[in-house]
Amino acid sequence: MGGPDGAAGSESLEGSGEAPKSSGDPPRSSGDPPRSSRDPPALPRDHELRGKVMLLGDSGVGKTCFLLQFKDGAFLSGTFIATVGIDFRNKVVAVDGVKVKLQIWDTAGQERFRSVTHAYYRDAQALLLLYDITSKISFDNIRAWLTEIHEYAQKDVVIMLLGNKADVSSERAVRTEEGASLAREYGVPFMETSAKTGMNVELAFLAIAKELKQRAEQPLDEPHFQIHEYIESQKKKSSCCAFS
Ligand SMILES: Nc1nc2c(ncn2[C@@H]2O[C@H](COP(=O)(O)OP(=O)(O)OP(=O)(O)O)[C@@H](O)[C@H]2O)c(=O)[nH]1
Repeated sequence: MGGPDGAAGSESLEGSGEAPKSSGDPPRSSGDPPRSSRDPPALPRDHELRGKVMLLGDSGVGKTCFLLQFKDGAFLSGTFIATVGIDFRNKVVAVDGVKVKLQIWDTAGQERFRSVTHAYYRDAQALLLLYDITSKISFDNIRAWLTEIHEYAQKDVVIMLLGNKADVSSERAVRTEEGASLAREYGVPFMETSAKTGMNVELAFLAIAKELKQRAEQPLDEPHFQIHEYIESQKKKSSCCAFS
């Protein structure tokens, strides 16, 4: 591993057509030629964009399950095994004919691993910040997570707030409106998700991929993809009949 101590890694390139690489070094877009705000907007159709996404939030909110649901369409129920350090998976998604390779870093939520994970924030283009809707404390800690993000991450990082475990509505401790209100306060998109049923899991990553694509091909001074509006129009509400 080329990253800080404590990092593991796994690479599986779905549909990318590339040979797997053994290095866990974060991908950098610096291999691409520098862009000016006057660059032509369109990318060649075989161009592959890369983006580094991190999953953050308290231990037990469901970050590992969220990633595995997206990557493999599977849910790991039963014994909870806390992540040690940091780990990653790759998945390629197609956005309007352009491949966006997301390198998704699953971090340990436990306090003792914070110094390890902080080292990874600066290269991240997007952060998915999770709390557990059945755990008030995981929600109350979101402000502290946002403070850390502002300290360690890039200024223009894409942040999304996710209230996970929306399938367990009988044990709900955080109202949907509380999550939405906190997200409004910080100006970040919000939705409730379930790593168990898959609700809004793909949408979260797809919205990130769309945002990264738009940033790569559109000059900053032109109107671009609105991630808030996209999520609001696409997300499934947790009150929906999807849960039995
Ligand atoms: N019902 C339900 N359970 C979930 C969901 N997501 C995760 N879980 C359960 O919550 C527990 C913790 O999930 P993890 O994904 O390991 O949590 P984590 O955030 O990665 O925890 P750390 O690695 O310690 O940071 C496990 O027992 C999961 O089965 C969900 O959406 N719904």
